This record gives sequence, C-alpha cells and structure tokens, in this order.
Amino acid sequence: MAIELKDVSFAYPNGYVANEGLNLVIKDGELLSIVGQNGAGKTTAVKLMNGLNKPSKGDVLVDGVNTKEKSCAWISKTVGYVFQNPDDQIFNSTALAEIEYMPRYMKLSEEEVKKRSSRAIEMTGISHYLKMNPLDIPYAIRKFVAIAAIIATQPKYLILDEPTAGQDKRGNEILENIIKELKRDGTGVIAITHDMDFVAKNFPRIVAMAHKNIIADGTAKEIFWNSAIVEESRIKKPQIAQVAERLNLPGSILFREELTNALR
Ligand SMILES: Nc1ncnc2c1ncn2[C@@H]1O[C@H](COP(=O)(O)OP(=O)(O)OP(=O)(O)O)[C@@H](O)[C@H]1O
Repeated sequence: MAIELKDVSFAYPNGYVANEGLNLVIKDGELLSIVGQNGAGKTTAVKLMNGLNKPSKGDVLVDGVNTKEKSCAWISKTVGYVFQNPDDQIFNSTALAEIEYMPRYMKLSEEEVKKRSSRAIEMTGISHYLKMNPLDIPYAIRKFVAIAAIIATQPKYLILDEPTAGQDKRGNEILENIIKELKRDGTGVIAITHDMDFVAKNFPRIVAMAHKNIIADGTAKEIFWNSAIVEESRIKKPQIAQVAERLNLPGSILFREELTNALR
C-alpha cells in the first residue's frame, strides 16, 4: 500500500503552476522528509496527497484510490494533514474539544474517543493546556494541539507541514518521540521541514524539491553530501556535515559520533 503521485501537476485558481510532473511513491510505514527552498512547491505537493489539492494533470493514488474520485474528508481518514499554521486548522474553543472533535465526527464510541485522545495528548505533552482556548496557548504548544488532533484520528499516513518551525530543543525532542512512536505503530510520517539536523537525525528518506519539482530522492548522506542537490534546492547541510566539510574529512559525515571517530 502506498501514496503514489503519477506525473502530477497542480495549478492554483489564479493559473500559477506550483507543481509540475511530480512522480513519487511513498510506501506505508515510511518516514520521509521533504526539503527545499521557500516556494519550491512542498506544501502544494503534500496537499495533493490528502486531497486538499486535486491534480490539474496526472493522478494521485492513496492505497490504490484516485484522489479525484473522493472528498478530502474521506481521504483524510487515511492521510492526516497537520497544517503549517495551527490557526488554519484549529477551530474549537478548547484544546480538548479540538482533539476529540474528529474521533467523534468519525462516530467512534465514546470510550474509543477518550482512548485515542488520551494517547495523542500524552504523545504531544499538552495535558496542562486541555481546558484552555487554543488562541491563548503559546504558538509552539498550539502546534502540538494541531498535531494531537490529527494523531487522534489514527491516520495510516501523517503529514506534518513544518512541525519544527517555532520549536525549541524540547519541542524538537517531543517531535522526535512522536515520530518514533508513530513508526512503531506502523504509521508513515511525511514531514516538510527547514531544520536539516532534524531531517538527518529522523528521516531515512529525503525528497529534495526545487522549481516546482522533485530533484532528488535518497538518504541523508546522498542528499546532503551532493553539492549539486544542496545548491539547487538551496538547503543547508546539517551543522556536523558543515564542520566535516570545512575540515575536509572523508566519509560523508552527518553525526557527532562520526565526526569524533574521524577526528580520532
Ligand atoms: N493559493 C495560492 N494561489 C496562488 N499561488 C499560490 C497559492 N498558494 C501557494 N502559491 C504559490 O505556489 C508556490 C509554491 O508554494 P508552496 O507553499 O507549495 O511552497 P513551499 O515549498 O511549501 O514553500 P514554504 O517552504 O515557504 O512553505 C509559491 O510560489 C506560492 O506563492
């Protein structure tokens, strides 16, 4: 089972073409990160995966079902999308109501609603904020409310659009644990992020985008140690890789232990 993009192009209503001829297969249970400069078309591409955007050309298949034939609400049960800006997503008056909303909308039993919500709350570490109006919750934590609301729907694939934006070290640690736990459950995670250290550490597969298209698809070492890809997609190498490059060390180093070993 997989999300498949087959020669997909997308134009916004004003005619602007944001994706051109995308081809990509994401198998279930995969951890994949999408990187690339602002405006490369990353958000447009992930919105094609859950039916928020429908292709202008080509087809998107979710576990074999063409997204053109289904509503976004239907596809979202399989492919959950967490908005880049939580304020585009959150609409309930308390964090708890926001998290319980979708499981209830899915007509799950009250016991199941509570079970799923509790787990999502625990994973995202937001138990102290449940009674608050989301608008009064600090932005970084509000992003976790938005993530919890989608985790509670237990999608097979979860898309996180810039989850690291606005997060500190602690926030990133929580995100890493969420990704690990979802991986254990067999949930696929697709994340757009500009934090390349986070990408190298957490995602075995990276897709680099530039000028509306996918320009590379590979492991962290393959992407970050290929200067042509780094330049074209205008990404920064992870910090350790930058140090290794300055020191002219061999071995496509990305992590601290690799750097320490090489220096020894
Ligand atoms: N609703 C819209 N109407 C017209 N053009 C749009 C619309 N939304 C986005 N675009 C344009 O499409 C292009 C791709 O946008 P997209 O948000 O997919 O890029 P991105 O790679 O996710 O960038 P970022 O990292 O800044 O989020 C941009 O040039 C953007 O201005």
